[in-house]
Amino acid sequence: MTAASLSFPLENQGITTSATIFANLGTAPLVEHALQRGEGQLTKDGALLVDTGKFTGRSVKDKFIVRDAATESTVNWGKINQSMAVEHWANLKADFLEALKDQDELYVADLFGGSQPEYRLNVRVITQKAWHSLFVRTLFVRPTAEELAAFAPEYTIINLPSFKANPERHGCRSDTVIAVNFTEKMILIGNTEYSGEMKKGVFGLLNFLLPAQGVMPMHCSANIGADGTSAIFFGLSGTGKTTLSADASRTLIGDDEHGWSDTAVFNFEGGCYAKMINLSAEGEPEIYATTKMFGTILENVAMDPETRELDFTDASKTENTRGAYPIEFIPNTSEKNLGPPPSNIILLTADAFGVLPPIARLTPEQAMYHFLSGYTAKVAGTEIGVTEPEATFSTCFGAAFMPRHPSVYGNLLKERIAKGGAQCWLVNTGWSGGKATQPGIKRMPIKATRALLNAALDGSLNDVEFRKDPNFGFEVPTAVPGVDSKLLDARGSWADQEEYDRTALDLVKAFVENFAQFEEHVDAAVLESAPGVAVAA
Ligand SMILES: Nc1ncnc2c1ncn2[C@@H]1O[C@H](COP(=O)(O)OP(=O)(O)OP(=O)(O)O)[C@@H](O)[C@H]1O
Ligand SMILES: O=C([O-])CC(=O)C(=O)O
Ligand SMILES: [Mn+2]
Repeated sequence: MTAASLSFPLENQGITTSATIFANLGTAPLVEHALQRGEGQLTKDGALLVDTGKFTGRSVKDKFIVRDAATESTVNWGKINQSMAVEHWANLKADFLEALKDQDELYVADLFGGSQPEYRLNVRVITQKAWHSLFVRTLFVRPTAEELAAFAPEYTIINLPSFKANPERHGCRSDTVIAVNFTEKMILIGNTEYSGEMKKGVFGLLNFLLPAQGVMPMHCSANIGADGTSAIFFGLSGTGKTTLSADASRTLIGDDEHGWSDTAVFNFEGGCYAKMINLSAEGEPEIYATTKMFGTILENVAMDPETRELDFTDASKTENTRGAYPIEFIPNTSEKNLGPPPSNIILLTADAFGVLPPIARLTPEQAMYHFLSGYTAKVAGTEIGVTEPEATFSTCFGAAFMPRHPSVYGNLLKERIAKGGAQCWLVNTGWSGGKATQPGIKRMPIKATRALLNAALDGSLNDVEFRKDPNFGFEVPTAVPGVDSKLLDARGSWADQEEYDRTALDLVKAFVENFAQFEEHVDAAVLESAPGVAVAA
């Protein structure tokens, strides 16, 4: 195929190149190209296995947003949203365009960011690698043939792993760069093969743009119960959004990025991106099944070169082994990629302190407090440099993807909870019985988490007895059918309960210290529901 087969030629975008253009190839040809080009191998069951090279996670410190009239006063500048000067961007773009000129082959994929026509972006992704084109086809929303024939790109991503950035000339930090320009509607990615940069790049665009359209963009998974009500699961990387939203008894809307409009919760994506480390058929049967399907991409998973058998326990390359598959590879998915506004809102946290109970019922004010706090542990791998669970606060459970001030997203949540009366829960999928770093301390069993979630979502949890947590003030069930009661008592699960009390106090202090930045942005009722305060009152 040549450039002519694009409905909107590259030249119309000011891109000239002598490369052969492979435009909007489907899954089978892209897998063939990836194999022929030596980008990956087939597993014994026909999934495509790739090695992402040096970068096996997102490179947060190398990400920049161009600071100009569109972003100057709208982006929450700081350590996460780092600025790039317009002049540096101009150099970077010129060098990317120059690098495109003499490529041998390029892949172009025209896709949607967002599943609903009124809220989606037309995104063109230009890549050096065939598997990157397959990745974005898998994760983003695939246009119909008709939509493709009329497709005009609005946003463009150029991903060149061979590009080496120059900090002085490009205003970046290293030879790796991820630069977002909202005015020019372009994302440039250089010197990293980790595909999550493209996925989370589009998420960042939607997070910036959708609040103005009255949509709350969310780093959450979503599914629908047999009773037709939706649940959403907020959580930072590794807390269980993908794992827990794939549930045979519920219809999956999506595993990572959603919008909440006046009428619906809808998926931004057309695929899922699951953590593969220690994946088992017992714990996660639906996700496990996708690893045996043609069309799935597996990143950095270990494989026996002879038998082509996978070893999900092998973390020698990275803890952040991943699988990308189209959402329809999960048996029970929403046809329209949406559900009603949620009746239950779950805040997932992987508590590395081992202090939080496995589930707690929250008031709307407590939910706001915990949403803005975004407490969790960063698990090893998804971000470069994180090698063991590390306590962190990531506002809105996704600070790295939120260009605007957290209060923008917080206020959208507040309005929605007030209007719809959703019940909020805090679920700890992290460690219990001690700190994550202590020997022998394990994560909450997935089975127990699922049982507690199911009880919360089917309403039966509301019929059990609750106690008030002395440190956090939220309500914790004392006994739930099918769940070991010892697990429900976080303090009781520690061998040394005074050490629990000291650790809990440390965690409360960390919450209070972190929340100081939000004090002027929230109502008194939210401040009154802060840990420590709720108890003293
Ligand atoms: N109690 C638990 N609940 C959920 N997941 C658990 C639990 N215990 C261990 N895990 C493991 O934690 C990981 C959760 O990863 P998952 O892919 O669901 O995270 P995520 O929130 O979707 O992250 P990301 O935003 O990076 O995609 C899985 O590897 C899962 O097996
Ligand atoms: O983007 C990634 O690398 C994986 C992911 O979903 C996250 O970090 O939340
Ligand atoms: Mn996920």
